[in-house]
Amino acid sequence: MSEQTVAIIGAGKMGELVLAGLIRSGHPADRVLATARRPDRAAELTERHGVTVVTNIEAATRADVLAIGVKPLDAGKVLDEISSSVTPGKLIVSLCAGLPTSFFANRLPEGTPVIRVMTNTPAMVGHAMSAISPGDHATDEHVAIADDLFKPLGATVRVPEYQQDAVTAVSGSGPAYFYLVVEAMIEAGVLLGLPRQTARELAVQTAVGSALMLRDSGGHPAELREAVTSPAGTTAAALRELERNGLRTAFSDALSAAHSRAQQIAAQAK
Ligand SMILES: NC(=O)C1=CN([C@@H]2O[C@H](COP(=O)(O)OP(=O)(O)OC[C@H]3O[C@@H](n4cnc5c(N)ncnc54)[C@H](OP(=O)(O)O)[C@@H]3O)[C@@H](O)[C@H]2O)C=CC1
Ligand SMILES: O=C(O)[C@@H]1CCC=N1
Repeated sequence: MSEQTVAIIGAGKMGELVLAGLIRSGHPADRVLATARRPDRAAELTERHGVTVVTNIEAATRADVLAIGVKPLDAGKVLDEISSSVTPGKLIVSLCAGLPTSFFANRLPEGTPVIRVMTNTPAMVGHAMSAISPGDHATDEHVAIADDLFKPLGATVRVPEYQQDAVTAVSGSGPAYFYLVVEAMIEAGVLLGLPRQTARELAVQTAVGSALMLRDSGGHPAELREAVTSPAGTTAAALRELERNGLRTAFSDALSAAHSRAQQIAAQAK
């Protein structure tokens, strides 16, 4: 992998995280290229990471691995632009929500290997969840390259491509759900009279501790919840209200909406 030149085409929020992960993991900076739409963004990327910012066509020509980090609805235009520069041997890695590997394969020379990855923003602190799916022409070797690309950002897992929209609903969008829950807990704490800073510290540390327990104890969430819930206690009173207000249904509906939206994005993309 360190022998290969990697280009991040559309190095925005997620693309920059991949780029930073590569550099952090020791990939030579002179084998990392980035592209940007705006000159000020290009300057920012070079200043922060010491990488060369080039045009999309130059990136496609020079790189062995092309990570596509543009928004899904911008992907078609980028593919039209680079298609003739994608020569045999190059690997395409898509970060785009909703778009199947076939979206890329259909716009690139026959036989181009494409891998679809859904990662998430905790990549910023090295705790991303990245789910990797090979398309038709992608081999295990290509999957290993994608794994090398995303390992510096956190955990990786291989999933069949048909599961990617569900993955997007659970882990791609997932951080936002947790932030909303923490935000709601802070507001509720403030309503109960806690200083905002205290409420924030309590809610955030509770989220961190609970997440670590979930991951490290291997316990079922229901079992961990029961251990907090004393008979006739405070937690039981709170949980009853969450259930009465339809928390489970709200999450089920929310994730279904994210899943449907991913499918709509694929239908809208040209
Ligand atoms: N945000 C998230 O939590 C997640 C996002 N994703 C996926 O990652 C992808 C990127 O999302 P995100 O990083 O949030 O979005 P950003 O808008 O931050 O990044 C996209 C970048 O692509 C640039 N761009 C657009 N068109 C071109 C072009 N023709 N040539 C070069 N650069 C171009 C944009 O430029 P400009 O700055 O000028 O707009 C922008 O910097 C999306 O496909 C999204 O579905 C996946 C998982 C999580
Ligand atoms: O909201 C979105 O469409 C992107 C994909 C997953 C997280 N953010």
